Amino acid sequence: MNSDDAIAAGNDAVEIANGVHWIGALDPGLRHFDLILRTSNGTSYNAYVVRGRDGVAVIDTVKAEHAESFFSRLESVARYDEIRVIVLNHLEPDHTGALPELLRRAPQARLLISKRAPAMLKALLKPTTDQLDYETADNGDEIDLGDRPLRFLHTPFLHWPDTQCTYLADEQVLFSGDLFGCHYCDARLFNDRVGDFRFAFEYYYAHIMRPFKAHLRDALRLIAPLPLALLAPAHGPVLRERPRRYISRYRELALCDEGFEQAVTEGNDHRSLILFFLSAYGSTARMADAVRAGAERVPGVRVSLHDLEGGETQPFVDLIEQADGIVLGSPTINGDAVKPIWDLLSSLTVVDLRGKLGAAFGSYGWSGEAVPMIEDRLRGLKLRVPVPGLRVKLVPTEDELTESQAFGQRLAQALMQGDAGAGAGAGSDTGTSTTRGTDASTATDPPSTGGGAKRVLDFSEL
Ligand SMILES: Cc1cc2nc3c(=O)[nH]c(=O)nc-3n(C[C@H](O)[C@H](O)[C@H](O)COP(=O)(O)O)c2cc1C
Repeated sequence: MNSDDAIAAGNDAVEIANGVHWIGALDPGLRHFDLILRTSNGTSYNAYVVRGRDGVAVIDTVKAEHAESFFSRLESVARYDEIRVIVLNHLEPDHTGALPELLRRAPQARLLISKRAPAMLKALLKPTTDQLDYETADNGDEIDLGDRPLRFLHTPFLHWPDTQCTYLADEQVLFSGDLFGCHYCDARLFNDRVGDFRFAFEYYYAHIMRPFKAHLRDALRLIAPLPLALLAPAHGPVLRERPRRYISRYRELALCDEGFEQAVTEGNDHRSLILFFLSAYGSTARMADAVRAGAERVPGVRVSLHDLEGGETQPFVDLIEQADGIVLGSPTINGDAVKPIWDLLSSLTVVDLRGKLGAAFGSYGWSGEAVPMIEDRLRGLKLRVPVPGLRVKLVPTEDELTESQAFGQRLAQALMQGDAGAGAGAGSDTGTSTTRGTDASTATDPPSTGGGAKRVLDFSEL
């Protein structure tokens, strides 16, 4: 079908560039994605076919439930025995659901994944596949369809560790995986024809790309020099009108706080410490005032105090991303910290908090679980917790308020002494629960297998 025709009816492929077809699937009824995202007008799973002199490449597949549309569209532009290579830019099941069946129908096809993808491929496909041949691509590697090479860009963590982009130089098309994608279902397919999807684009960035800003900046550096006529992401509209606009927007979003952070840390003008608290009977509130007063004694520290009662926590996420330290005050209620504290902490998973200072304090009646629970969570979020939390039984005395001030002062001193930059805190953490998972930004790449290296996944190892 010609790109100027609507695609809602039927299961035809849509030509998006010379010899390049969209063969994805539309999912207008989807209302939630990956548990965390609202998809108020559904989504699309974009997959593509590139035809060359010696055969075709299939780039990505679709979610298993939508395999039928994918295969119909694929069959409208290619025979299975023409498929030379299946490229997976990202292994998440919404892009690999149809893979086992595609491999069954096109057994001669080479499977090409990024150099970080093999372990993940194995773990994803082990229930259905005993053994699987694959090849890995490193940054800059190419495969050739006879007359048109496909080049691979290593772009890990956008949005899983396995992710890569694929570039078709002759048509200047970047198959970008989740990068530049969004959950916006519109059968008109192209960005100059669909409805206004700016909200969906920003929302997708905020939840999927934002946690990996450092990786995003690396990816944008790889993409910047490429001549570009079209961005073909794995979800949402195909971006053919002014594609660079979307790259510029990502650059703005990925760099927006970098300058701010540099100004704070390089200029050593000040360090920012943000206090949040809740208090039912005023005891934790009195402690919070004292902690603030103590912290303000330390030159170079700018302190702000926020009561979380009754409001949303979401607006504080940007503030915390740019801060050097956060301190949370909560009474213990029914053996726990109070819900707004947990709401705030859970909303922080979209930002990189490594190395920031964290601390907790609060009043309690008899068991006092809130403070250690908050500290554990702060460590889990990879903040450093250099000063043990402060608990006061019920109403604070003058001495206890003095101790609260001293606590604030110690925190501010730790902020000035410690490096608030990424990764600074690991060595200075005095806490006991310091078990840390593999870190997205510090995880090292496995040794490269080199371009096109052949590997066989042997699932019997499991
Ligand atoms: C509904 C309720 C449940 C509570 N549960 C606990 C608890 O499980 N453990 C504890 O140590 N204190 C508990 N307390 C006592 C409070 O932590 C204590 O009153 C504290 O001083 C309140 O601090 P605030 O004035 O900052 O709200 C509870 C208080 C209330 C009102």
